Amino acid sequence: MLKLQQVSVKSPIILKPLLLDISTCVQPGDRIALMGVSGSGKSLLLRLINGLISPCSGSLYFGDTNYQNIDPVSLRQKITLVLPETRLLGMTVYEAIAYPLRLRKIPKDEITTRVNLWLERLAIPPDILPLTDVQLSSRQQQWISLARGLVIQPDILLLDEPTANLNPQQQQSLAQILTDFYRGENMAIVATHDTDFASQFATRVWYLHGGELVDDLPVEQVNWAQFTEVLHSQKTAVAQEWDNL
Ligand SMILES: Nc1ncnc2c1ncn2[C@@H]1O[C@H](COP(=O)(O)OP(=O)(O)OP(=O)(O)O)[C@@H](O)[C@H]1O
Repeated sequence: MLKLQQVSVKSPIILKPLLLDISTCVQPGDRIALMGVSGSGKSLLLRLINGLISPCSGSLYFGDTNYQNIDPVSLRQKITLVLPETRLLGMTVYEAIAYPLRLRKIPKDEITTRVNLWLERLAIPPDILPLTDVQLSSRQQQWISLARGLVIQPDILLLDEPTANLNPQQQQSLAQILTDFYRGENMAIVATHDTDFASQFATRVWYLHGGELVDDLPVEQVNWAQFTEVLHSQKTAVAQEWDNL
């Protein structure tokens, strides 16, 4: 279980907090769609949960342990963040998918089994395995980047805008994978702008506005049509703010 207790994040240069007083809990089996307009703090919240940034006030707990008492490397063994950036650092597709398991010192045979299993689940064709990221389309890069996170099978999977480059079939397949594998003891938190995608996998929706968690609802209580409208009007307001700068 993950717990956030009145967590705030400030930037050294901006007075207004970037995340303000966030309190919530993630229970085993939760699949959370983290939503909100651009700049509302979704990526920051994921980075905070991944231990990449620290709160200026409040506390985070993984199980009963305060993040301050968890070594960052072991925290990230259990909580994996997949960023929208998709560089494979010069590795081939196969090496890049196996690499997170090698880092975790998993025996070679098990690495081979797990990589092959995820190649099959994600329908990654054998002919792209020897390629490097510069030889891949942005859609393929995003898919491989997801494979690198999924193969770890972390306790908590954090995805930041995973569908930006995916086609509808891949999007559906990702929603199905989240539903199949992030249940029971496992948890997933997925930042997304896409209400269709969110409605396909989520058990809960967090809605951030100006760094505040203004809604935390079980999916059964979400009125998707109304929600899409609110998101759209807030996106328009943000776009107008940019136009006025
Ligand atoms: N390292 C940082 N230092 C200072 N401000 C930051 C930092 N990272 C993000 N911000 C600011 O925090 C706010 C939230 O940014 P964040 O990237 O979390 O938004 P988001 O909801 O993920 O947006 P998008 O949907 O566009 O990805 C923005 O105003 C951003 O400028």
